[in-house]
Amino acid sequence: MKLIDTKDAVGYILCHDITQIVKDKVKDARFRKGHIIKDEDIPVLLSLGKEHIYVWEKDDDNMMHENDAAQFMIDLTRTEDMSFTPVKEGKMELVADIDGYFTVDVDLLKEINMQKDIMMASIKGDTPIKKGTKLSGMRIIPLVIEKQKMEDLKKLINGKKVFDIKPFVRKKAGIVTTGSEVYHGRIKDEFTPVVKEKLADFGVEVIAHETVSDDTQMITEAIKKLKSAGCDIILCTGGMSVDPDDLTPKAISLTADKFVTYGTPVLPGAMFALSYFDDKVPIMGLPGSVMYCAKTVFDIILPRALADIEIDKEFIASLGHGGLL
Ligand SMILES: Nc1nc2c(c(=O)[nH]1)N[C@H]1C(S)=C(S)[C@@H](COP(=O)(O)OP(=O)(O)OC[C@H]3O[C@@H](n4cnc5c(N)ncnc54)[C@H](O)[C@@H]3O)O[C@H]1N2
Ligand code: MOO
Repeated sequence: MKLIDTKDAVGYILCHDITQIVKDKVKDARFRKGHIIKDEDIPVLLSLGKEHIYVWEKDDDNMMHENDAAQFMIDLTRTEDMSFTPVKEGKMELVADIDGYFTVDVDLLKEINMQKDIMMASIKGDTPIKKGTKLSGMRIIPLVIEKQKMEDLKKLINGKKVFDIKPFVRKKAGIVTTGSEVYHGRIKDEFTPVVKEKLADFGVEVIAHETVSDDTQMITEAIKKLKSAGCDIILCTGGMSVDPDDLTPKAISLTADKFVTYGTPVLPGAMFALSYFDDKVPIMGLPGSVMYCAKTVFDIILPRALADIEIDKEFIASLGHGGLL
């Protein structure tokens, strides 16, 4: 690569895209890498503010061009569930090929971005995404980079997954509606439709539903019945707080094999409960706020559970940062 005066550039080959920006109208490559510069290009290049330009020389064996470097980075970070956009101005992006739960190795991504002349940006991890979602964009900062630096990056990543998408595998839900007021028909069940709608967003069907009173044994038996019916996620509503009739958290922990939490550092949703059966089927207790607030702890926990990523107390505790929704 060498730097020459634009006026002397006719016949030379451009070695990077040249971007034109016209406010509110255009932002695109006016000339592409590899373009052979013609007479009529000279005034255009000058009007883009390019009095000097880089053109190719054949002396760059130990250097990698920004476009090749972007492809190199894509190859290091892409999984089989992701595709990538064509390179443009030295940048490439990863796109999701499936619906799922997107995760980021945050420490590794930070290490990558500590490397000189390399950048990689992603959307926030631990989030549900749809097929077609843009996940990450990456490029090198200069026009060319030492090949050795890219090899060092490969060593740093070392086959680990910087980004991943876990498909939603749990598909059959069961709901236990608790509350004497619903059980005795004093009020209409308004909670189940809300939960069903949230599940439907992830392609989950409610295959069994039990309505019981505020009675520990009834709740316990209903949970067991749903489990036997083949539900791979069980959701209990009602009776999650501090009244004497609020027995759902106790019933959940009595029925489950592994208790994870009663209480989360998320508002709305403080009174949420989670336990697991030995075969990893989760049982959740959904507090009243899930029925009346658009976004609660349930929207954070549900996609992770459906993707079958284990939720432990440490993950729950981490939700406090950003947990005031
Ligand atoms: N002194 C305190 N009061 C409250 C606390 C607390 O810690 N101390 N917690 C608050 C929080 S947080 C929530 S959330 C709510 C109640 O949550 P619960 O999950 O215990 O809900 P319930 O007591 O069973 O019912 C509350 C309310 O919602 C109606 N409900 C319940 N299920 C249904 C249903 N399936 N369909 C229609 N309506 C339903 C129920 O009839 C009650 O009106 O408590 C705060 N208070
Ligand atoms: O448990 Mo309540 O607002 O935290 O839903």
